[in-house]
Amino acid sequence: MAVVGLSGRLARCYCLRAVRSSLRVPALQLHVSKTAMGASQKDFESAVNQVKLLKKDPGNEVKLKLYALYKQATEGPCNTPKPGLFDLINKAKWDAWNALGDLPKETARQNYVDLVSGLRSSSDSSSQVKPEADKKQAGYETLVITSEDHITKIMLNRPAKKNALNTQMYQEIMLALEAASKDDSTITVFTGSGDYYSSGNDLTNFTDIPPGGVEEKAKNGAILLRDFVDCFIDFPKPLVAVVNGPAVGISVTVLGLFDLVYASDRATFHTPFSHLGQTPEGCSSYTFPKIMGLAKAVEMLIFGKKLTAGEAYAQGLVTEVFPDSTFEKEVWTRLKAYSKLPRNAMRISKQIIRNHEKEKLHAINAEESSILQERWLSDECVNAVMNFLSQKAKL
Ligand SMILES: CCCCCC/C=C/C(=O)SCCNC(=O)CCNC(=O)[C@H](O)C(C)(C)COP(=O)(O)OP(=O)(O)OC[C@H]1O[C@@H](n2cnc3c(N)ncnc32)[C@H](O)[C@@H]1OP(=O)(O)O
Repeated sequence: MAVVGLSGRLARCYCLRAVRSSLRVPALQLHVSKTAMGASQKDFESAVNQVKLLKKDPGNEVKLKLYALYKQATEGPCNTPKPGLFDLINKAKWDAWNALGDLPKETARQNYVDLVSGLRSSSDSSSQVKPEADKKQAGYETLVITSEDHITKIMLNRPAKKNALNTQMYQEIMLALEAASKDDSTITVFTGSGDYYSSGNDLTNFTDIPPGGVEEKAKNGAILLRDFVDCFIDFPKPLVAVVNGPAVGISVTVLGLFDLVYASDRATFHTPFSHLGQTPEGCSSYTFPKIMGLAKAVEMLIFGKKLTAGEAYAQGLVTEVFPDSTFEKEVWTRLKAYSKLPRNAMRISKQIIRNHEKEKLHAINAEESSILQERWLSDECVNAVMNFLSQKAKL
């Protein structure tokens, strides 16, 4: 049962970080093998049970190591077929297990016991007041994630690129949302670092063409887009956008799936899809007309009208606008107060408000993604992207 619980939890943790970390499993193996050999089956079973009682989530990296050692200890070397490229979770698990090679079952059992024992002592000795550095979750390269006051903050962190979303950032956001949905926070907040909230899809995403050519690129992009937006549709807790500056493209459209959108008066909202030979995504073809009415949605989504924060508030896309000088202070004071509200009541209220639309949103997301897959191959889109990239190349 314990094993089912662990692998179940792991299976729910998307594992970009784990994919990387799984490559480091042999290092851990060497480290823990230094201790005396010979954990009994009873020690092992007890360690399996202790994992369930850990006060602190050990993180994906450690969970993946535990998974690999458990499998090695109970089944021996990995000899199951390697999961497909897009089956991120199972591939990460397979990689971690496979990396243990021919490690004997007994050694794996001992290493598992040692690892759990280390986790228990670090969990027991962790002080109540966390130093600042500890609040930041490790393992993300394009995001800074902190958890404090029952709030998980996901900060887009490519300020030099105006927080454009590259493939890695899409994947890390999915991981972060998955983790935030399970952590002990009551609300989850997105914001941007630097002067932009986000400049939308990183247009250099279009330049990295796989061996299967542009068709494969477009197909992979549509899968990624669909998975990414699905994570927002399904996110179970109140989701808040703290829009610190201009927002473009997909960073604007998914706001229709957020529960609160607070904006600095410096923020602008811009979806230049037609200019890029593209079409709406993030369910905006449905949410925007619903939020602001057809006429205003058309102006944004077809004609690319850029809204000020005040206009976006008037259209109902933004919950409230704050002066930039007091934005952070006012917003975080408000959010800290909200985060103390009962977790379950907020979660269930969100469910009641959102659930009856979920199926529809998933269908719309699928349709928008598939239309974009075609659009990305069009001359209109290719020329627009080339135009942006060549202008930047001249600078
Ligand atoms: C899985 C795929 C899903 C795709 C879903 C479909 C999504 C659609 C969209 O999001 S459409 C919107 C796409 N975004 C844009 O069209 C914005 C493009 N950028 C700009 O227009 C400008 O950069 C700006 C207005 C955001 C900012 O202008 P400015 O203040 O003059 O700064 P710079 O242009 O010098 O930018 C600084 C630096 O950042 C790079 N950069 C900015 N935005 C992007 C971007 N979207 N993609 C890639 N790179 C971007 C820019 O090139 C500069 O880099 P450099 O310093 O030259 O290395």
